[in-house]
Amino acid sequence: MSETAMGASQKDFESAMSQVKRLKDPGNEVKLKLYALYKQATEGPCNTPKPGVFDLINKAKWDAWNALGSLPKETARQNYVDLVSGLSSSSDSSSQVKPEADRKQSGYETLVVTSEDGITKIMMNRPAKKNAMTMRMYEEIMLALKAASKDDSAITVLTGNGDYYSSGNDLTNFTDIPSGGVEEKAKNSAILLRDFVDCFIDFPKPLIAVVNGPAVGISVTILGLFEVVYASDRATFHTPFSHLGQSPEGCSSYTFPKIMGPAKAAEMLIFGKKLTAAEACAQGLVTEVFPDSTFQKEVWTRLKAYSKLPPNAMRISKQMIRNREKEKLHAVNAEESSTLQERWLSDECMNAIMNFLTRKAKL
Ligand SMILES: CCCCC/C=C/C(=O)SCCNC(=O)CCNC(=O)[C@H](O)C(C)(C)COP(=O)(O)OP(=O)(O)OC[C@H]1O[C@@H](n2cnc3c(N)ncnc32)[C@H](O)[C@@H]1OP(=O)(O)O
Repeated sequence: MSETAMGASQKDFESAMSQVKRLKDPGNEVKLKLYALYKQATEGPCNTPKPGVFDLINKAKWDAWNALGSLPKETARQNYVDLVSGLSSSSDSSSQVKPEADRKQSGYETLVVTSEDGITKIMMNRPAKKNAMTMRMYEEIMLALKAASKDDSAITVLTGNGDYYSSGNDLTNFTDIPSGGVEEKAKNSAILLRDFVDCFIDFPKPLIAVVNGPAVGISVTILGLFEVVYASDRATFHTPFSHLGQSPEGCSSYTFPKIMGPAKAAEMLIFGKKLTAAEACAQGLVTEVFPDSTFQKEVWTRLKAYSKLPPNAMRISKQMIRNREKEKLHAVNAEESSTLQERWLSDECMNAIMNFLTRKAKL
C-alpha cells in the first residue's frame, strides 16, 4: 500500500473481519497479531489489567495488545485489513507455502520482513525518503522485533532498502500536532521512543545491523544495542543532535562512551562529527567494513553460516553478555527519553526542524 493511500474504512475493516472467519488456521502467532490489532482498532491502547503469569492464553493476548502501545486506532484498522488481505492471498496459494523458505510477512507498510535460512530480516522500506523513521515505522519495527523474538529464526537482522540505511527520525513527525498541543506531542513521542528502545534492550536473540549506506540519528545510536554491526564502505555514521537542538537517545549517552571512550563519543554526540565506516570500525561501533561492491554477498554468506549455529546456545551467550547491563540501560533510556521530551519543546529544536522543513538548511 502506498504511504499516501487513505486509511481503511469501517467497511473494509468489517469485510476483513468476516474474511478472517473463512481463512484456514493461520497459526497462533498470527492469531495473536490479529487479536491485538482488532482490540487496538476498536478500543484503542490496552486498558485492562495484566493477567496473572499462569493465565497463559489471556496473558499472551494481553501482551500482544499491550505491545501495540499508542498505535492510533486508524493505523491498527489499516494494519488489520492489510494483514488479512496478505493472509487471504497466501491462503489462495497455500499449497505452495513452504515452512522455512523465504516467508515474506505481510501487514507492514514501512518494512519488508522476511524469514529465511534461520534469519529474520527486517528491512526499512522508504527508500525515497532515505528510510526516515515515521511513527508508523517505529511501531512496525517494534511489532517485527516482538514477532522475531518468538519465531523459529536464530538471528535477526535490521537493514535498509536503497542507498541509505536510515536518515533517522522523520522530521515531519513533528508536524502532526494532536489536540493537546505540542506538549502532548512531546509526551507521546517520548513514550514511543522509550518503548522503541526498550524493545532493542530486551531483544533475546543475536541482533545484527547490516548498514548498507549512510546512517543518521536514532539509526546510529541504537547500534550500541546490537551484537554485530556490518557496514558497507559507503556507510557514514552521524548524530547531529546539537544541530537539531536535541540530545542523545538510544542509550548512546551510556553505550557510546563505553564503546569508544568519552572523548570520541563527545565528538559524535555533542559536536555531530560524522564518521566514515572505517572510522566507526576503528572506534568499535562497527564490527567489520566490506567493499560496497561485495557487501551484500559477503555479509549474507557469513550470516547464513552463523544462523546454523545452535540457536539456544547463541541466545544464552547473548543474555550472559547483556543481562547485567539491562537494568542500567532501561534507566538510561528512561532518562534520555524524558530529557528529549523537554528538548522537543525548546526554541532551538523547533527552529532546527522548521529549517529542515522549509529547506533553508541541510545537514
Ligand atoms: C519519536 C522518536 C524520536 C527519536 C529521536 C530521533 C532523533 C534523530 O534521529 S535525529 C536525526 C534526524 N534526521 C535528520 O536530521 C536527517 C534529515 N535529512 C537530511 O539531512 C537529508 O535529507 C539527508 C542528508 C539525510 C539526505 O540528503 P539528500 O541526499 O540531499 O536527500 P534529500 O534531502 O533530498 O532526501 C530525499 C527525500 O527524503 C526526505 N528525508 C530524508 N531524510 C528525512 C528525515 N529525516 N525526515 C524527513 N524527511 C526526510 C527529504 O525531505 C526528501 O524528500 P522530498 O523532498 O519529498 O523528496
